[in-house]
Amino acid sequence: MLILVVNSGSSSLKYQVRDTDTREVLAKGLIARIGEGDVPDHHTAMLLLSEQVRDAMGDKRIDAVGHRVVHGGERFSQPVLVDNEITRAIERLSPLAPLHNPASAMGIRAVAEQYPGVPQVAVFDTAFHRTLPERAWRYAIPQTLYRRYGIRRYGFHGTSCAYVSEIAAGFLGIPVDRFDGIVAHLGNGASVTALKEGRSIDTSMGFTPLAGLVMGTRSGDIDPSVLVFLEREGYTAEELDDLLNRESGLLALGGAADMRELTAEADGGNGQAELALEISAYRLAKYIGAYHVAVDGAKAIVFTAGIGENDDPYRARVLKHLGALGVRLDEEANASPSKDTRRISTADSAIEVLVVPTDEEEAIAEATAETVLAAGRE
Ligand SMILES: Nc1ncnc2c1ncn2[C@@H]1O[C@H](COP(=O)(O)OP(=O)(O)O)[C@@H](O)[C@H]1O
Ligand SMILES: CC(=O)OP(=O)(O)O
Ligand SMILES: [Mg+2]
Repeated sequence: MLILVVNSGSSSLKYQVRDTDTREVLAKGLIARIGEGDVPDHHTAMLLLSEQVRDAMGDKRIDAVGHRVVHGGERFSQPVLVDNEITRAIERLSPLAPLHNPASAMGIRAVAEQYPGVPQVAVFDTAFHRTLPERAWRYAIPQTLYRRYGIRRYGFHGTSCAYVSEIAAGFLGIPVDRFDGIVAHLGNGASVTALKEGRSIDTSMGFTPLAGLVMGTRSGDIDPSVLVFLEREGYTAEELDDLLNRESGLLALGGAADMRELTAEADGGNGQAELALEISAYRLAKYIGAYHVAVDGAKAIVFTAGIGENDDPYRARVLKHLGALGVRLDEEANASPSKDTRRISTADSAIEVLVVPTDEEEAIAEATAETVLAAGRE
């Protein structure tokens, strides 16, 4: 099947056309800087996207469209065929993923206009974390808040986590249902997940993708009273949302949200940039220590996504905190420019450390094809 995969981000739209029979990528592209200049909104971005896809594909017909949807709440625990009601449900979850869900809902509507009659499937970042035990997902606040608003930990980056844990298990020569390990997905958004027997049992993101690690522009964990304090100082909900989601993280600490820029600054002697790197690496190392406990002894630590796959000095910076766990980095393997799945720990490391390239688009294309075929059989 020919699947168009759409990954709607807050300010960009990534797409691929994939053939799920041959696993080929037939076209791909990125529409960046939505909200600026020529691309005022996601609707315009989708028009550009469908033009680019038509140019690349000629008269070949797209069989289905798969969307990455970040928040599926408690309702969506697997990929679903989209209809109007489901699009509205995705939209209703927008307050829980303000950088992502509104863009997904717009993307789905625009595709419906551009590709009338072509089935669309939503693949949720939250779905993989449906196995979280209650001790991991429940917050220690009055239960009415969970019942009334669904306030609980959901977890994100699940599609990526499922994909790389499968590959990591294969690399280690074990079935995925025997994989006890930790996956660090480090991209613009970053999270870390504890897997026991291949299932998610704890994860650093929470009710929204704001919790946990220090990210490009998101704060990660902070004392919630800071918000109450700032509200009393006159900050509005909108301002607090912007502050924590768009103006914090590496950007606030070191002056750049992008890891390559930040690293160049730190290498050039910028002390604040250096501190930003250290704060974020230290936070991640602490989570890895905690999740080593959560899974009762991790056999592997997996690095993935833009930073995890490419930034070897950052990986070294994280791992140097984990000596107490017996983790030993193979510096030469870590510095290798290879793009393949590989081991970067020494033979005597107590926990194996792997780098596994993620491919959310491939996973979404596969899930989309399966969902459409299954619906056809019903
Ligand atoms: N070669 C590299 N070295 C260091 N960081 C990199 C490299 N390539 C990408 N990155 C970083 O990866 C991050 C983006 O990761 P990515 O997974 O593409 O994000 P997303 O899909 O969430 O937009 C950016 O901070 C970028 O600087
Ligand atoms: C959930 C999330 O944070 O996604 P991304 O890393 O694509 O921003
Ligand atoms: Mg990403």
